[in-house]
Amino acid sequence: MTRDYSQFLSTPAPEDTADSTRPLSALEHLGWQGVFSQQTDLDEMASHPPVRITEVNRNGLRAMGDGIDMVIPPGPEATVGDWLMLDSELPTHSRVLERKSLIRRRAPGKDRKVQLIAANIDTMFVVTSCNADFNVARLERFIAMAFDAEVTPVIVLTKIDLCEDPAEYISQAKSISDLVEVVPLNAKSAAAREALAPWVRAGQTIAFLGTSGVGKSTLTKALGEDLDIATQGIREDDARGRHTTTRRQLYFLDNGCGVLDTPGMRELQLTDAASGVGDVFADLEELATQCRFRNCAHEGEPGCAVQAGIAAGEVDASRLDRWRKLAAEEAFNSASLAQKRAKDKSFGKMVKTAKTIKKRSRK
Ligand SMILES: Nc1nc2c(ncn2[C@@H]2O[C@H](COP(=O)(O)OP(=O)(O)OP(=O)(O)O)[C@@H](O)[C@H]2O)c(=O)[nH]1
Ligand SMILES: [Zn+2]
Repeated sequence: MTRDYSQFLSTPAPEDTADSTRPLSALEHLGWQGVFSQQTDLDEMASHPPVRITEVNRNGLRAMGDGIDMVIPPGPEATVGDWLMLDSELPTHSRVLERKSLIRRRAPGKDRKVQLIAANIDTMFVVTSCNADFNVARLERFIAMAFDAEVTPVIVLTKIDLCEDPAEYISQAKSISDLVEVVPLNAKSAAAREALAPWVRAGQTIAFLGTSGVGKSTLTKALGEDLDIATQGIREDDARGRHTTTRRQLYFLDNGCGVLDTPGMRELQLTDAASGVGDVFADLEELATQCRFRNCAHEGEPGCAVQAGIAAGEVDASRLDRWRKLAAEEAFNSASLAQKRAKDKSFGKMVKTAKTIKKRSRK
């Protein structure tokens, strides 16, 4: 069957679709947006229909499209949330569309390879509670990560109902960045859904990030008590042939909003997030350009604009501290990654040389 994809080539931005009365198409429900249709044309869509990856496991990639729900064998360099132009004859040759956003993570262990965690998330809810979990440094780290991945971060402050005075938490959260909204709520109340509604819209993809126990599952439930069937666990054979039930990684709420829930999200570290750190501390970076010395470490050098800001009470000294730490950590991570890449390269060269020598010696 050939589908008519012509309507998708003029897809309005999701901001527009939310208010329009036009019902969303199947593809738009899966999160298809203008940035993707710009990368293709009618001919390609007819021969290679777009599919979204909703799950990645040992058996391959689960791909869903308009009237399509299939598993592509492992092969394409794609992750959950990716859009592919499906080559039905050679599925592993399907083209991965350029991502709107991408969350990566440095793998644990020695080789520290970068893994793709999730693609094409629109909004990341960074969740923390008004209690001992609240930690500005950690929030900044998560937000830097979101900025770096080109995802819009929103801070969600849960458990306001259990807190005597949430105002202090709210003001600290708000001080992190002017670019990030803060939503204080009780995740167990009916109002929670309402509070997140501006971001939880049809055609959008959201994700939750936060430590254990802050209310991510409670919020997910609040958003869609009646999730459609795609949320139900799927049965899969594990390595020993046992049946296990795993949760869907990208699933859709009744209102058509996608929720991305992958185990990898829970172990995120800061990788290559330089631009993200810069966004969170944009005011300090700006101020630092006014230091007398270009390589000023803001540790008491003459003409340091940052220290002057602290003296004038315009800059919070502990914020400078956290900026330093995060920047140093990011620099360390990126450097070790660069080293690893260089090492891989030289190892590759060595293998090549060894092979050539072997070949020659055989002649
Ligand atoms: N009173 C109150 N309880 C909350 C709120 N948010 C979460 N809880 C409770 O806190 C506990 C932990 O919430 P979860 O939603 O399971 O936390 P989580 O972030 O999903 O935790 P993990 O699954 O371990 O990552 C549950 O007992 C919730 O009912 C809130 O805003 N107010
Ligand atoms: Zn300085």
